[in-house]
Amino acid sequence: LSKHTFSKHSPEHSCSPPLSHIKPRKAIGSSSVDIGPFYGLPSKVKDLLRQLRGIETLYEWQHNCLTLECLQQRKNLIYSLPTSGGKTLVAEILILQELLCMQKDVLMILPYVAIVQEKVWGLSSFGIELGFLVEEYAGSKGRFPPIKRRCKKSLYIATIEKGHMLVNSLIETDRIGDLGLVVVDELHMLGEGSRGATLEMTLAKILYTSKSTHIVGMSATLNNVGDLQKFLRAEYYTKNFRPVELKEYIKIRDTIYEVDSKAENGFTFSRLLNFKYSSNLKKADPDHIIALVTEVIPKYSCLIFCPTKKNCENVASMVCKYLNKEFRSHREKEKEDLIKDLKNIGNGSICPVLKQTIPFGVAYHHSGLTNDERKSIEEAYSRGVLCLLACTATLAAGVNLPARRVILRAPYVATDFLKKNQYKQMIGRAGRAGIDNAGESILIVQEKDKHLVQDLVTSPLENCYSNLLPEFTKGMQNLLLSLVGLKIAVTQEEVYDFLCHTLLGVQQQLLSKEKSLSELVKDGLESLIEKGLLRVKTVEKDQNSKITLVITRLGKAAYKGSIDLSYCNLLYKELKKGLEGLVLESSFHLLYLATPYDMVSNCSPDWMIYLRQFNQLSAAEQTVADMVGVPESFIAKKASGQAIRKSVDSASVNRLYLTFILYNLLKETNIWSVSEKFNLSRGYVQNLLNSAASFASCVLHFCEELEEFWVYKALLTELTKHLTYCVKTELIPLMEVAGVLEARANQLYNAGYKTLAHLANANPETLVKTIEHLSRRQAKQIVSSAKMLLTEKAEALQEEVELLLKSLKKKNHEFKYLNVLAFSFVPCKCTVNIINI
Ligand SMILES: Nc1ncnc2c1ncn2[C@@H]1O[C@H](COP(=O)(O)OP(=O)(O)OP(=O)(O)O)[C@@H](O)[C@H]1O
Repeated sequence: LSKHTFSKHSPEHSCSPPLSHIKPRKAIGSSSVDIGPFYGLPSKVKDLLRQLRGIETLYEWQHNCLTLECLQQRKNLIYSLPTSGGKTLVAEILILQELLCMQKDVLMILPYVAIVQEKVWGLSSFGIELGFLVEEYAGSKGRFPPIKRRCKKSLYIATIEKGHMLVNSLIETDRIGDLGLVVVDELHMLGEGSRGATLEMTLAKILYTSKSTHIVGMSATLNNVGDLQKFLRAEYYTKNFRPVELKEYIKIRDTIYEVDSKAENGFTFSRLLNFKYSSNLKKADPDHIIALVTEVIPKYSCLIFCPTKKNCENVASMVCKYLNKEFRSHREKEKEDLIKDLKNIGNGSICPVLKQTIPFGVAYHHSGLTNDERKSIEEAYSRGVLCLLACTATLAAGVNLPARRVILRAPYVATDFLKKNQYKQMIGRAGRAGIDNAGESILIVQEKDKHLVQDLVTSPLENCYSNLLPEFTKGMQNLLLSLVGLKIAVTQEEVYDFLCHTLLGVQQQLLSKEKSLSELVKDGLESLIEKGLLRVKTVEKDQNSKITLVITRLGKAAYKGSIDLSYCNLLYKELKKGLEGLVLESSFHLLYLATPYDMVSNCSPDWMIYLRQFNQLSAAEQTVADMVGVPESFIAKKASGQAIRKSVDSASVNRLYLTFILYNLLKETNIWSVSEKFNLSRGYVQNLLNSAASFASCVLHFCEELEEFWVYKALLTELTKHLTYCVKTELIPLMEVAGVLEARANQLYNAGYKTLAHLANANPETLVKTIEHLSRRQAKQIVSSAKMLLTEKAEALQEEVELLLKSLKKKNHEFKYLNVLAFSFVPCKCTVNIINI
């Protein structure tokens, strides 16, 4: 085995024990464990890590963590290390062990859609080389229950919400035991609002229903680990390791202080800022941002976190106004290309701020940009073409974009003072492993905030508390409903027993002072019965009667579709009304039904635009407005500023306005022109589109449970597809590939890559030559993702063939004849694809 150990030149070599000491984990009751030299895995894994990630050796802590006794015994584990500590690699090795050695499926839960897509990209190449499937569960993507695969194992990469739906579907079909491992990144999300509640429900259900599934959670920002350990019945591993040292500073006036937890104030004097400001510059830049930035750029990269989106744009513009001309000549051609690229994305238009800042290597990054724009800017920043990004806090929790220096413009996110967790996430972006030998953060502080900042830097991380309580989220109601629906618990006592095994159960005395857990359960169940989502049934058994809970049809539809319980009655009513007179002349009426309720409250219509949009509808479409309770006279009066006597439901009015935006998007497939038409940021418009795609798939699952809505199934399937991609139809097959957005799909299509099979069989080298601004790494990832998707589709068809053959075999037909028959079920195009693979 010694030739398979880490490189001899590795600094870690001396501290890593020979790998012969590492016991591969054995499947209980299984004799076919693939014992490999690299943590039980084939040495090909090690080669792939070197080739694809440039990782030669594991850090000492990674090795120690992977060889923990508790992992050998398949116990649950929480591990916590600072940001950039290399936590993900450990999780990935555990995932590969589960897929390849234990031959079990794995679920990886990540916090955001963009991170899920990035992970699908990153792991598809491993899947292709090592023979497992990578399936995306984000937005409107993902099948419930997942297809049962005969040969290959699946790695499901999911957002919190989709992960929950996936687990529900596996419990319902009695397949939860197929999941060998569940990995949760950013475990501290358990404490974050309704998403935290959903994550808690998911994990509690797995713990309660499957003895063979183990859970591994990781985070950089955990404090009350004891509670989490109790909840997850997990061991804990932690280490204060960071490959690149991070130095923390704060700046008050023109003085820089180093954060020092041992000092009385929390920080000590470091240096004075050495920069001469003219009086003009002093006025424009009172916080010395230019001084701080120019100490590092353009040679090194820098991120400035700003409290608001507008602030990001202002900071980027202001900095460029005062940067000297030499900044323009740094990587000039690549910056020109980036501008061209962004123009291409915007169908000829480019944001005027970006047009002004990019020549200096500077850009802003926030949710007002479209996904395509963000991706281009991220790529340019990663390659060093851009050296400075002014961004909002979302970047810290999103994609991996480290910097030599991180500046926090103010200790605020919007108007809220920074939380310690947020602060740690942001400063944690400083220092790139393998690139920088140091990383530093500078928090800009005004005199008035000095004391708050002292508390911030010296205080421990925030605790993570359960969000299941009804006063925090609707989590409790959702949980109770699905427990009964999935038959995990069907009596009040059983539901109570389940609740004792949640994080809320662990923290109940701390969190729920007024009501006991059993009172909370009783109240919650009664409220669900009142809403018509549950009902009580008395079962007679052995002369005893037992009261059990049964889910109603509406209740089942609500939890299957993950529909917010406060809207499910309304949704039912609106769908029912639609059955009486759905206007099918266009998608307008159907779109109204798929317009997400939760975006309605923060929408404020422009009445002139409203009226204009209404007037552009056909006569049949106009009747929809009336049907949903928004009469033409109301819109006209609002537009002309007249008083309204008869009240109209503002939720329906706002919802219809959002429908107008979506309708325009589907017709024009151009986010830029639609956002201009409605005077909204393109990021908001895109967010609405993504939410609508997701909600449409939820409404589809809702309808699947209710026979009377059979007609919606076909309609909503198509609508979901249109909303998900919202591009010219011919681009859809290319955009199904994870990480291929509209602009890239357009380039690929124009270069002749018109189908998924074309892309899967493409040569990455040729792609690099024919597609502008495509790096070798991206080309390889696109081809791997396309291959993965094609393999997955082909496998699904093969499963179907097998199933058909099996059922026919049972009837004792002649096998030869059946084989031919079964193949005739496979569409020609797909057969070609299978052969290609
Ligand atoms: N053993 C290693 N050798 C070299 N580079 C490594 C090693 N392990 C991880 N890295 C690299 O270090 C960088 C940071 O790692 P990773 O993203 O896993 O950190 P993390 O602890 O998950 O951070 P975060 O909390 O920010 O998500 C990545 O680019 C990763 O490829």
